[in-house]
Amino acid sequence: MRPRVIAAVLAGGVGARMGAPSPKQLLPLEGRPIIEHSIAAFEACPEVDEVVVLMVREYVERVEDIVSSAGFSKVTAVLPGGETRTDTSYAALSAMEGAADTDLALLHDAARPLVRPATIGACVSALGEAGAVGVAVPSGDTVVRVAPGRTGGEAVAQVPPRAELRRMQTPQGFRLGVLRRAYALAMADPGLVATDDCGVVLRYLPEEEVRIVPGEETNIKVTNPGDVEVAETLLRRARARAVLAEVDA
Ligand SMILES: Nc1ccn([C@@H]2O[C@H](COP(=O)(O)OP(=O)(O)OP(=O)(O)O)[C@@H](O)[C@H]2O)c(=O)n1
Ligand SMILES: C[C@](O)(CO)[C@H](O)COP(=O)(O)O
Repeated sequence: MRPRVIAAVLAGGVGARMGAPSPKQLLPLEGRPIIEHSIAAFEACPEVDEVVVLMVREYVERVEDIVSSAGFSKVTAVLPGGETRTDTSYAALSAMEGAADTDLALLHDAARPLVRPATIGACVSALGEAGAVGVAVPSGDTVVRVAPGRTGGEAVAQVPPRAELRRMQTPQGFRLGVLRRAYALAMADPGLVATDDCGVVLRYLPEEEVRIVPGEETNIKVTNPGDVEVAETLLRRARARAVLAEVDA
């Protein structure tokens, strides 16, 4: 029997950089809240069996209403997120406590509403070969490591070869036993600093391969003012291309 695939949509952040009066995942994108677009991608992905949503505590009921109105049948719970993104990921693990170690967990930023079901499916496929996977794209910019400048500010300390660099996105996927072991170690470490979940596995389970799944530039993270407009433009372009493809079919 194939493993169950449980997705967690991580929406526990307040969107400080966006500076909106409510969390950015509730901002409208083509008439629907950003979080609705993100959940819809998992709802539409045949490989996904179940979805849990981790939301800013004060807005849990709001998201429950969004889920109900949208008719998302795979969503089994909308729960409070945590203080940090890592805390929210850990809360997602708690929401999956009834699942087997051999089941699969997909963790996705609610702030990435343009993820395609095909990318989600590619993560599930890749978990047939590796215990951890992460969607990533090459960098079109040269990325540098910086250090304090001699007279203040910052200075370039290292220019890693761009061919060896990728920009991580989400979903990030894991065999549940791998994620559970990594987080058991991570949550016991007072020095835990992580901005994603693949990094937690890499740091605490160095023997585990973290496989890259090629992503798409359109899978942007809505972070700063202006990003919603960018997402709107990308969404309109994708819809126009889909219409043309149907006409040509
Ligand atoms: N405590 C947190 C912090 C972040 N996230 C989620 O992680 C994703 C990526 O985080 P980010 O873009 O940084 O969102 P925010 O933390 O809300 O943004 P900011 O840093 O500007 O406050 C988002 O979907 C966000 O809701 C989360 O679930 N729990
Ligand atoms: C997980 C992530 O989207 C990978 O690029 C990113 O690290 C999230 O960072 P944020 O500061 O929590 O948005």
